[in-house]
Amino acid sequence: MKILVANLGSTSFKYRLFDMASETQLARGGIDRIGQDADSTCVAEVGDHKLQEVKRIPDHAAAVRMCLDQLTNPQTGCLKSVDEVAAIGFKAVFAGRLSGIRRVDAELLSTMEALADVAPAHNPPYAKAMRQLMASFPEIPLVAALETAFHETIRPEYRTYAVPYEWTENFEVRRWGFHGASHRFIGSRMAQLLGRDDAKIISCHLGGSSSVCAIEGGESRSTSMGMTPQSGLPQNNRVGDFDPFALRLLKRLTGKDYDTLLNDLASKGGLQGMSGVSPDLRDIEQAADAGNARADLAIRVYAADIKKYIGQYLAVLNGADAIVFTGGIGENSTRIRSLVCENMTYAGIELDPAKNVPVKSDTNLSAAGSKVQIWSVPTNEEIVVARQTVKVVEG
Ligand SMILES: Nc1ncnc2c1ncn2[C@@H]1O[C@H](COP(=O)(O)OP(=O)(O)O)[C@@H](O)[C@H]1O
Ligand SMILES: CC(=O)OP(=O)(O)O
Ligand SMILES: [Mg+2]
Repeated sequence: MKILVANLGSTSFKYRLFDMASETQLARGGIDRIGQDADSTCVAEVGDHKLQEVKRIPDHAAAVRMCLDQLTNPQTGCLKSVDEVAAIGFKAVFAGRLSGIRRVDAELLSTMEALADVAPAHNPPYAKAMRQLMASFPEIPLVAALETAFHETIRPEYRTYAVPYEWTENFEVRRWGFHGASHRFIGSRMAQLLGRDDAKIISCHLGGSSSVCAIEGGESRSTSMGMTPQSGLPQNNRVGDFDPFALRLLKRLTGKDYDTLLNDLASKGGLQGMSGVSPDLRDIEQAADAGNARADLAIRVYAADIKKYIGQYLAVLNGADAIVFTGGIGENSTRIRSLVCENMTYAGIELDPAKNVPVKSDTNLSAAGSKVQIWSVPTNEEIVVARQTVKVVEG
């Protein structure tokens, strides 16, 4: 059974094609800088064969079409036709109470669309891409694995907001948590790497969107994103944690209405807003190196917030066996890893600077005496979604 998994990140589109009989990865690919004022690099890798095209990709629906074109291109020889794909699994983000894994149907699509203004960077591209694929390939089942599902194990004291209780009871206002596929993958991968199932892990998924998760025995105990993926750490261009009462002041001072201010927080905030350079950490690091003070500040705020969540989760878990960096930033930015782990020896956390280099595979980066291990582990959100997709397709 061939399963294509579509991972529509806030700035990127990644996919993997698996043969699930043997869990073999047949192809993988990615498109970066989607919807930015720049060309995207579209890469498809099939075995040793690599296809690369550079072009403007305006949205995620165009990205999924590009992926299917590349996989059916005779040059890659990967698929003779799209019909070979048994199902497409989506790492879908937010559908409130419709959490879990489910077939994409009218109810799910309308729920995701109704929550589009609550998850503006994520729900619209997923719903649009799903609708377009349903129309273009009606015979391929589409499955959604909601990012919130992994966090169902979070206890009430770690998921309830101190808001009027009827909001919690009637309106699903609570910490839902996101990046479930990635944190689930890191929990199980670390259990293998450490050789134990009861490990306490602090998983830092740092990418276009970022979140930290406290994991114990493979289950989520607490996570930094809350009601929506705009909360927790600063995101690429979205705000992260913020005090809602500042909006009253901003409304008075800017003359903007609440909707406009919320849209600003969801598209002009985060790393982009602080740095004034770009939503992409690579650009911000380059600007900071060239002496841009706001870029440097954005990097420091981001690292400080990650550090604060790690502190919280050491308390929640009563210590940790390992801190894991994953996601585009976590796997690649040696600077962020170093700033986050700086001055943490009190908590038994010590990075070895000599090991903190760009790595492409699971790597222990801790200094010899570090009580808590520090790892860089490439995430594989797609295999988690592929397994879940098979379960739904097989009923
Ligand atoms: N070498 C690098 N150094 C620093 N940051 C990087 C590097 N490579 C990728 N990144 C960051 O990773 C981010 C994308 O992360 P990723 O997890 O792929 O994103 P998404 O949330 O869209 O799935 C980019 O915005 C970029 O800031
Ligand atoms: C919340 C979420 O899944 O984010 P992203 O896909 O942008 O990493
Ligand atoms: Mg992502």
